[in-house]
Amino acid sequence: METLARHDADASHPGGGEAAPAFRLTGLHKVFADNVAVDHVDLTVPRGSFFGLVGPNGAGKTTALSMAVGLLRPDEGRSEVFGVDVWSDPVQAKAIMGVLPDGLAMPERLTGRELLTFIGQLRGIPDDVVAQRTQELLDVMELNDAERTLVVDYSTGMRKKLGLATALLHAPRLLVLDEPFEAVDPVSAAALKAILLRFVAAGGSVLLSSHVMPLVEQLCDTVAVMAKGRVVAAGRLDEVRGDGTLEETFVRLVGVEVGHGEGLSWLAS
Ligand SMILES: Nc1ncnc2c1ncn2[C@@H]1O[C@H](COP(=O)(O)OP(=O)(O)OP(=O)(O)O)[C@@H](O)[C@H]1O
Repeated sequence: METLARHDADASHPGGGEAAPAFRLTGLHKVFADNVAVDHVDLTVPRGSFFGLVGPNGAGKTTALSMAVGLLRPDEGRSEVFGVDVWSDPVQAKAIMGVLPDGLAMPERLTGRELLTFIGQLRGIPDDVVAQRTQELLDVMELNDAERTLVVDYSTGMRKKLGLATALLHAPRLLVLDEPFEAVDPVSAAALKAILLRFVAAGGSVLLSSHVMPLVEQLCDTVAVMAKGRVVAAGRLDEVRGDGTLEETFVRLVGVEVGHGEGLSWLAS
């Protein structure tokens, strides 16, 4: 598929410094009122890696990713994508990335095809290229049946797939995906996994967040575990999980307290 063409790590791309990693987050920090959502996070996403960011609800994953891609201004810290500073050079940085944010807002009164065409025009991609890529993406995402349907009438999973299609349209070098598999059915998930693995095999880099540990183990070669705004472990998947599963490591690192429902005596009584 042309959209997933090879993404060589050469200097011909914008910001393509030879040594720069796909992402370098340095001291990212965000406080909401008196709640420290992200606490001086440092994280490096190697180029060509399939990187999984995991953590319990409220750990700060979405906040960290939003700051990393230029959607939320950090109180402190820097985010660089292939050596380009996301906050001082957002146009160049955003040309390199494809982003699927949490709760992506879309123009609701367009069809999927119209939306992709619109996004392609905003990105300055020639019309014929937009038309070809749009058709391929609608085919691969199995959204062709729904191409006459307005986005407002899409299901949650269909919206997720269309969001991923908009992130892929400009053939980015790096994909940043916040919970890309949430609400996606197993058949579509298998198709999405294949697309992402192919993207990485072709030289692209992926940073995704997920709660689904088996999926992260299946796809990712590098992981980071966040808890209470901090990165508590990061590295190659095998190093982080050691002899256990990622889920066991996650529970141990995050220190989940398993409740026994003592406070729910009224339930099923
Ligand atoms: N816009 C906001 N205003 C105030 N507090 C916020 C805002 N966004 C996030 N927070 C708080 O920041 C903390 C981190 O939230 P965040 O959404 O980044 O976590 P998360 O790891 O993505 O969680 P989940 O897995 O549930 O999506 C939480 O305590 C949350 O309540």
